[in-house]
Amino acid sequence: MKILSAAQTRAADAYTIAQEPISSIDLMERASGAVADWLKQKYSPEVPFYFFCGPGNNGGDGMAVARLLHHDGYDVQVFLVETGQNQSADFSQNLERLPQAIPVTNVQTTSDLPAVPLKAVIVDGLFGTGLSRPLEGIYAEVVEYLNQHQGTVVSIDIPSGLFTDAPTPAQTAVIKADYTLTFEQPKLAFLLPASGSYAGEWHVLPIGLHPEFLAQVETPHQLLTHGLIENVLRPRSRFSHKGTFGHALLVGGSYGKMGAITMSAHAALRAGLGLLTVQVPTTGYTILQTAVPEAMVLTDAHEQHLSQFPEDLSKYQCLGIGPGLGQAEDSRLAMESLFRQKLPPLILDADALNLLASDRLLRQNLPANSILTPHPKEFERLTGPATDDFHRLQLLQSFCAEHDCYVILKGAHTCIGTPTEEFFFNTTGNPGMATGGTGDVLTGILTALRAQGYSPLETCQLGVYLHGLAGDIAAEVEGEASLIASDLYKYLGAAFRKIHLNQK
Ligand SMILES: NC(=O)C1=CN([C@@H]2O[C@H](COP(=O)(O)OP(=O)(O)OC[C@H]3O[C@@H](n4cnc5c(N)ncnc54)[C@H](OP(=O)(O)O)[C@@H]3O)[C@@H](O)[C@H]2O)[C@@H](O)CC1
Ligand SMILES: Nc1ncnc2c1ncn2[C@@H]1O[C@H](COP(=O)(O)OP(=O)(O)O)[C@@H](O)[C@H]1O
Ligand SMILES: [K+]
Repeated sequence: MKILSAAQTRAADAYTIAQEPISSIDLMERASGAVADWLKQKYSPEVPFYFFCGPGNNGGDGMAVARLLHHDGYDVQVFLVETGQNQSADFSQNLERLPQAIPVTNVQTTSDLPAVPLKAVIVDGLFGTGLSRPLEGIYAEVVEYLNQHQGTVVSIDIPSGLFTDAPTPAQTAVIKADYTLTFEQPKLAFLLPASGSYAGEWHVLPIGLHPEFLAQVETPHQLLTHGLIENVLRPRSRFSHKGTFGHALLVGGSYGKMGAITMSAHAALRAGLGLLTVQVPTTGYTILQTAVPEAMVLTDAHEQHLSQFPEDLSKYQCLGIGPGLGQAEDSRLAMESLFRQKLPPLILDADALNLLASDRLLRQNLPANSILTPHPKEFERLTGPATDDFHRLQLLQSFCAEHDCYVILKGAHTCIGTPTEEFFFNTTGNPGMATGGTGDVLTGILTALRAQGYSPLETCQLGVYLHGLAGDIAAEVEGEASLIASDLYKYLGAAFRKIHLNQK
């Protein structure tokens, strides 16, 4: 699913109005109808609704929804916040359409604001994608007042005060919504850490924007959806054998950190791999052979950390390096000499990334099409600090382009950066996964998928989505708080099944 900018949303709107054709006011009615339906499904008519509307089309939506709920027997009130100037045409028309029975209050100062009962739902229709500057004056005061409401706040399209596709300056007034009912596509701001929490739980409501426009519009940002993944995952053919599914080599582990590489190994095997070899320092030999009997084990010459790679790498279809590796000087030198050879596809994680960050020669020699899996701190070590989330996306794009590589920037909505300037945001996963070792599991999954012949992009898309889906299934069974990294490979099979099931 494409993620449109505010300008593209306006263009989609205009295209739909011209080509469907449909009048602007009718399109607003359709959008408002979708919001009203969602609210009616969730709340009974006993729940009072307080609508706060601004001067633009977001305010127009607010009034239309209020009218639709009123007609279905809901108790609604409308508060028009400083809407004297700049009223959009559809705002004015919806103001005229408001039935007399709905109380309307003009809010000029905070003394005009009501005491909102706890059980009431506030609907925020102050500003939408037309926000052109941070909120100030009465608008900021109203937002701060509404943010004190202990009950539920539902934003229409986007929390008021939040910019759709640009950084929202810190310390400015933004509605903190419990729910955001957004039209047609999620907004980029919902997917980024600093702004995402304002949207609360967001739901995408289709409003019938013209499919031709959506098919043609070019946008760098996309959502990783179930539909996309179904087309990537390949079935296993009846006459396949272990050679069909690749032989991968995982390298990592150091004294005190053998668990990381052990979990990567388990995950790789659960991700459909044919054969797995793991190379660990000598201290890890018994641990690996005992914990993961399905894997073959090579030992490093060094007892406690990596000091060399196997000479012959030609039999491996993918090489995953990093979980539990440590950052010994020996290991850095081993990586330098590795990067001078002809290599199978690479997945780099954890300390392999830290070594990369500390060594310019390594970065220069990074093989094309490598997949890197940093969390934000590791990413910062690679690129330097970002001033905000949008700047971080620019850094992601330039790093991928410069090194011709794929970077999986991990987080609540993990973002896959590509050398072709496309970004994919993940939709699976949950806060239960914020626990040690979950990244090591991802490395194992990616290594296995790449070894099976998935392209770098397919590997990133499938790996990230499956990892989060396994996390979601694990959270359903175990609960978020109790989720641990090994649950991710325990439920990986269920995640695969969920995708295959939909394919049939
Ligand atoms: N295709 C779709 O998705 C559909 C979208 N629809 C709905 O339309 C919404 C977008 O509507 P919109 O363009 O009228 O913008 P909206 O945010 O209501 O207000 C803009 C007004 O506010 C003003 N203004 C801006 N910033 C300000 C500030 N800080 N402080 C004070 N004023 C400020 C600005 O003035 P100006 O910038 O010109 O000074 C202008 O007058 C969208 O979010 C969705 O709800 C549906 O109805 C139909 C299909
Ligand atoms: N709140 C969250 N929602 C969804 N996924 C999350 C959340 N927090 C963490 N994750 C996922 O968990 C993994 C954590 O990886 P990482 O930080 O490398 O952990 P570790 O180093 O302990 O293995 C990433 O894949 C990340 O996307
Ligand atoms: K809003």
